[in-house]
Amino acid sequence: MSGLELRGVTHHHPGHHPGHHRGASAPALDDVTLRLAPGERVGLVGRSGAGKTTLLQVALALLAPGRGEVCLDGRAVRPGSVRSLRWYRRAVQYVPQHPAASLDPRHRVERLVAEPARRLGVPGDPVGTARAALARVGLDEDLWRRRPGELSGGQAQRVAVARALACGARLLLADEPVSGLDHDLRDHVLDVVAGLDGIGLLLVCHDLEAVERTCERVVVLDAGRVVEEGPTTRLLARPTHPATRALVGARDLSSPTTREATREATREATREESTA
Ligand SMILES: Nc1ncnc2c1ncn2[C@@H]1O[C@H](COP(=O)(O)OP(=O)(O)OP(=O)(O)O)[C@@H](O)[C@H]1O
Repeated sequence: MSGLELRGVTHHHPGHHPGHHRGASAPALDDVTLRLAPGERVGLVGRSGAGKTTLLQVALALLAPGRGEVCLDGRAVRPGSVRSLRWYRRAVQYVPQHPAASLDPRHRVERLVAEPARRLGVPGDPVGTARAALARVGLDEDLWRRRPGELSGGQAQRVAVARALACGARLLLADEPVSGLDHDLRDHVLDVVAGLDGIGLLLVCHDLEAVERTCERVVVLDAGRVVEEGPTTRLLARPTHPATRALVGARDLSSPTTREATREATREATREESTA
């Protein structure tokens, strides 16, 4: 099938035994099967330690799973030499949490975007490719000659996305890409990513509002297993697995409407008490 597939992926980190119980150790990923159709945007959520980062490492061919495999368009990929992974790196790219940290501070934006494409041997003029990618993420032309230190967090994140696009990526794997940004910038970056026609996304994000804004489907991981998945709207409105309920419940407790409702309920209760 076309798109990215994880098939029956199980992985134990060496020395990681949190579920140690009568000789058994809990894997970080436990028989995970996941399919992303071309262009599909999927949110990957789960509490801390659920296995999200491990899943991304496996999907990026940085970590060889103990069992199972990762395939792109039916072709299996394993960690290996830079050369043997070129085909995969051109198609599947990582978007980091802190883009500024992954951008060489000495270089200007244009060069930063052109460099990975040049290294991967992407056909065409790297600078022309970089400019097209920068235009695609809507970064103003007067920023293209700046260095990372002269960019805002949101601008740096768009540079990171442009780098991935310049490589020819069809799928972005993003680990908390907007967690360092304030609300408006966050929405702006997410809208840019969601507006990239034909580009798939696997978005690891603890912010369910961000997932809702960006992804059509959600996969919930818990203790290394996929415990629930489905269309975003339905899954967040009617979660069935306790792990999903816990995530949705935590979101509702912190949302402004719920906070206001809680305050109102508290006022009611206090009034009742004082008149009782
Ligand atoms: N390099 C490692 N060595 C040993 N154990 C690890 C390693 N990396 C992760 N683990 C363990 O594997 C499990 C899954 O971790 P992982 O980082 O994938 O979870 P996560 O869902 O990304 O968590 P978070 O949201 O906190 O980043 C955890 O129990 C973690 O402690």
